[in-house]
Amino acid sequence: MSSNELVFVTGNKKKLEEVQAILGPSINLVNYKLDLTEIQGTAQEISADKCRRASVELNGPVITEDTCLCFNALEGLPGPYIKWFLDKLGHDGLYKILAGFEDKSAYAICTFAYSSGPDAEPILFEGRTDGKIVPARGPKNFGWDPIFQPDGFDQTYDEMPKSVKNTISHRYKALKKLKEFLASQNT
Ligand SMILES: O=c1[nH]c(=O)c2ncn([C@@H]3O[C@H](COP(=O)(O)OP(=O)(O)OP(=O)(O)O)[C@@H](O)[C@H]3O)c2[nH]1
Ligand SMILES: [Mg+2]
Repeated sequence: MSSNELVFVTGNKKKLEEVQAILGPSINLVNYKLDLTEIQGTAQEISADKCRRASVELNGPVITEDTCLCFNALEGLPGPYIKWFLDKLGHDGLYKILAGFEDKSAYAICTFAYSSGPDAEPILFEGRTDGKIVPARGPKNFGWDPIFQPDGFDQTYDEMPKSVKNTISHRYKALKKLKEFLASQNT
């Protein structure tokens, strides 16, 4: 493995594109698509477990990522289960879940996990962006981006240019921490 190579295990093409754009050319990101089983639990438990499995499977250092979309009115649900909620309910259904609540606030959490090898305990890096759930707006590029409007903006994640999303997003904030950690390992 070259010193700037980083193996990212994910089956999600859109995540991969954003991670590549945020990390930039100084890191040689290598993608492995594995359909990893995801446990139930907290974002931290799920992320650590996913990373452990990936590291065992590839028998080497890896990063993985898990994303949650949490509605405050629902005490943080759907959280890590957003993938299945989005799949079954779509944007409209997700928005309508909050019809009975005044509070439409939400937050996106991204948890990167780094493991140096199959016997190592994964290290977690978390980023959070607060916002609110709105009726879908935007070209529908990625997942739930059309219904998430970050605080301080009048555009949804989906409407804003990628260059803006990638400097304020949950993913950007988590990757900033991961990058700092990797830099400290190389000095
Ligand atoms: O609009 C979005 N903006 C984002 O920034 C974003 N990041 C993730 N997602 C979606 O949220 C679920 C997370 O589930 P998730 O973390 O398990 O991902 P995944 O199963 O697709 O890939 P992976 O687990 O192989 O890495 C999946 O439906 C993802 O498509 C996003 N949607
Ligand atoms: Mg997944």
